[in-house]
Amino acid sequence: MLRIGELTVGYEPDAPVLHTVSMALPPNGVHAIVGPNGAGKTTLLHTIAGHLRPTTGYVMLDGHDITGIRTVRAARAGIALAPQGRRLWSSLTVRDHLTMTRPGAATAQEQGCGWGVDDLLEVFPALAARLHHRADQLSGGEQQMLTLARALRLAPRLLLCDEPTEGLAPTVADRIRAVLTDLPRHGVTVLVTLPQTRAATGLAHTVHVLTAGRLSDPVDPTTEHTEDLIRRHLGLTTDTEPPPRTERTTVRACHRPPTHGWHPPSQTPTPIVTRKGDQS
Ligand SMILES: Nc1ncnc2c1ncn2[C@@H]1O[C@H](COP(=O)(O)OP(=O)(O)OP(=O)(O)O)[C@@H](O)[C@H]1O
Repeated sequence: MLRIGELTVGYEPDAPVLHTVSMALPPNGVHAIVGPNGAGKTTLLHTIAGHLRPTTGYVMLDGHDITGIRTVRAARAGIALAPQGRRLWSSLTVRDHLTMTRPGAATAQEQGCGWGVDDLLEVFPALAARLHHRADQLSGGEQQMLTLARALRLAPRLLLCDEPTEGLAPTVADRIRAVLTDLPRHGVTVLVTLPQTRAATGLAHTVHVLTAGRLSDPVDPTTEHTEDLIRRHLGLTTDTEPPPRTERTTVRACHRPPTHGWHPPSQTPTPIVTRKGDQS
C-alpha cells in the first residue's frame, strides 16, 4: 500500500533529519514506528501526509507517486493524519469538528462512503456525551479520541497517528489502542508512532525503529526476541542473549482480534456508508 524509497528530509539546507529512509507497508495492518524524542517520527509522518517536501526519494501510495503532493491532495488520495498534540480548534465543539470535516478520499466522495458522525460516536462513546462541549473543555483522552475521529471522518485508507497515547491514563491508552487495532477490518491501514517498545509490540503487525533519522528493517513483533531486537536497534542494553541476525524480515499479516471489547459500527470490511443527514 505504502512504499517509501530513499527519503531524505530536512528543515534546513544540508541538515537532513531523515536519512535515506525506505519502508514498504502492506495494506490492512497496523504498523508502528518506535523511536526516541527527536528521532524524526513526526517528520516522517508529515512527509507522507504532504506537509513536508523531501529533498530526495519518493512516497508511493497504491502504486501512485504522491511525493511532495499538497496536503489536500494527500487527503483525496486517502491519507489522514492524527497529529501529535492533537491540534484541535479550541473554540469549536465536538460536533463542529466532526461535521466540518468531510470525506477526503476521491473514491469515498464519489461513492458516498466514509465514517458518519453516528458511526464515530459508536466507536468513541465518550464523545457522544460531550457533543456540545468545546474542544478545550475536553479531557486529554477525549481530545485524543476527537483527533482520531476527525481523521477517520476523512475516510482514509491510510491513517497516520503520531503518538496517540502520549500522556494518557493507561485505561484510555488501552481504549485508543483497541480502536487502532480494529481499523484494518474496515479497510484502514494504520501507521502509528510510539515512544515505547512494549506498546508497539502489543499493537502492531510490523515495527520499525527510527533512531537519529535512520530507519531499521521491519521487525516482526510475533517473534520471540522482538523486544530485544528493538532495544538493540534503539541502542539500549539488554540482559538477555541477543537474537540471531536474520535476513530482512518478511512482513507477515497476523490478524489478531481486538482485545479490549470494542465492537465496530459495521461488520463489513469496507468503509461505512455515510448516513444522510448526519451532518446536521
Ligand atoms: N519545524 C521544524 N524546524 C526545524 N527543525 C525541526 C522542526 N520540526 C522538527 N525539527 C527537528 O527535527 C528533528 C526531528 O524532530 P521530530 O519532531 O520529527 O522527531 P520525533 O521523533 O517526532 O520527536 P518527538 O518524539 O519528540 O516528537 C529534531 O531535531 C527537531 O528539533
